[in-house]
Amino acid sequence: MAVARLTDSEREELLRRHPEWSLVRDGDAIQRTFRFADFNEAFGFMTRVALLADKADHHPEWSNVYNRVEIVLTTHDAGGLSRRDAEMAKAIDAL
Ligand SMILES: C[C@H](O)[C@H](O)[C@H]1CNC2=NC(N)=NC(=O)C2=N1
Repeated sequence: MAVARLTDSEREELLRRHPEWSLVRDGDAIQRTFRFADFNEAFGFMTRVALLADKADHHPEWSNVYNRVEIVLTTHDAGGLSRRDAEMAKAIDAL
């Protein structure tokens, strides 16, 4: 599905609204690291993100080590950041 990449100013807006996220991969993705009390908390969070992601048909690239979850958002169909990443960051931040 074709989806437009964010312009430079839309990218800046995304970072302004979601200051916990940083640009990675030459500005083609955003990344945030979450830390929890233990694995149980981390995996519970991942379960909630997974449900959101499947509903939105927009899936994170992520990894988990014990209580740490690292999430990278990018839009494969756009070859970079799109509004779908901004929407997913917003939904994840609201959890
Ligand atoms: C066919 C399906 O809608 C697409 O492959 C979706 C699935 N999930 C996706 N997730 C992400 N992160 N980027 C995409 O471009 C994407 N595309």
